[in-house]
Amino acid sequence: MASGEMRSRRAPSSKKSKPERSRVKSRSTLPLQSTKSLSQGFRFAGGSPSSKSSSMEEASDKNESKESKTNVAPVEEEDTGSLEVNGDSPYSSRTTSMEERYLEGEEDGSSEDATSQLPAVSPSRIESRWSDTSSYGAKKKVQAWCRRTNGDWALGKILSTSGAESVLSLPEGEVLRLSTDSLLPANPEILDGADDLMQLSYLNEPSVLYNLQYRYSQDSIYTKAGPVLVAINPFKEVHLYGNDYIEAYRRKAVDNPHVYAIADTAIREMIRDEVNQSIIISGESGAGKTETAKIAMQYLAAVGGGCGIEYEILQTNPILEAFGNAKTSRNDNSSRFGKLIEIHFSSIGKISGAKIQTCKKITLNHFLCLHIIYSSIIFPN
Ligand SMILES: Nc1ncnc2c1ncn2[C@@H]1O[C@H](COP(=O)(O)OP(=O)(O)OP(=O)(O)O)[C@@H](O)[C@H]1O
Repeated sequence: MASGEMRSRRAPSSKKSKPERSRVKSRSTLPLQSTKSLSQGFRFAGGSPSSKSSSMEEASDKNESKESKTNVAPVEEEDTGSLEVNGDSPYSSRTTSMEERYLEGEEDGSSEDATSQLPAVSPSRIESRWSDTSSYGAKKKVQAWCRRTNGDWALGKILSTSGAESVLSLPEGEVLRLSTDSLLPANPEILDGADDLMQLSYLNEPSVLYNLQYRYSQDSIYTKAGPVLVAINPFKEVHLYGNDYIEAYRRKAVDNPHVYAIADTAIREMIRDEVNQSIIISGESGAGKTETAKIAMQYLAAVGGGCGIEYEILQTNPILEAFGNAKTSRNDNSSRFGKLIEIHFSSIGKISGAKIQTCKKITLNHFLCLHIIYSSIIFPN
């Protein structure tokens, strides 16, 4: 599993002199153990029967939700407008401005229609899930993480604590006597699979890794960490993309963490505040930066397209990859250069052009920037 992260933030605008909003604070730079060192299913084997069944209930709930996601009813022709992104062409003859379309979605109640077709978790379920913290106080010290000698994290039950020492029982039946200080608290099971890491009571390394792995095992590859989106490369096809999803995020009918949601926020804020936006995608080689940028561009093209230029922009990817990609030990299709992509929008929210700058790739960990540039000039469509 490789992970990357992306965040959307305002870019300095040369066109407007509005004060810039406070920037997203950078995440903690605490060293994270590679997820590769986490044994598969390390938590599942360790949970009590009751915890297992509750996790499985959660999982089956989520699977139900996922199944219904794939059953999203096709959006009606007139609504999709320029949202055709599959079959190579996001072309559309519809020229309604994005602002108008956003307003349509918000005002004509069609967003409610979309909601009814989608797997969105009902608020009552969310509330009941997160409000049931009654056993939290009792449970919070029952389980704890300890680091094994090989560096893996293991979840165990605290059998007893006396002074500076605790006795921990591990899933395999092993019983360890450890310094209490070396143990890290585990989150209550009710928080398993939280879609925002900010919701975790304990934000320690094993808890974050566990939550990401828990979600990943259910093909939920995106997780929020406040304003940052953490993406785990699935290295397989996941059914999270396409016109139905684009439409759902455009109408705000779903709020699950997704690249589309990041792109949507960027484009909305660009129009609302008339300020450029930047989406910064970072991660190690093979983490999925290029694919993530393409997914974000797909969304921008679908929402801001209509005059055909977005199709040309999307088609630059294979050409650039043909010239600039190579197989490496980490990635079969590794970009051998860094990229700074600018997508220019007209003041009515239509894509009017793009600029892609390449630069030397210096380190294995690098950034990919997607700038969303607002223009006050109305380009002819
Ligand atoms: N969302 C995704 N769904 C399915 N597969 C993905 C996804 N993201 C990435 N991948 C897979 O991972 C591979 C590597 O992704 P990508 O080329 O985007 O990584 P990168 O971070 O840009 O790497 P590099 O820095 O070496 O260019 C892709 O070729 C693809 O097979």
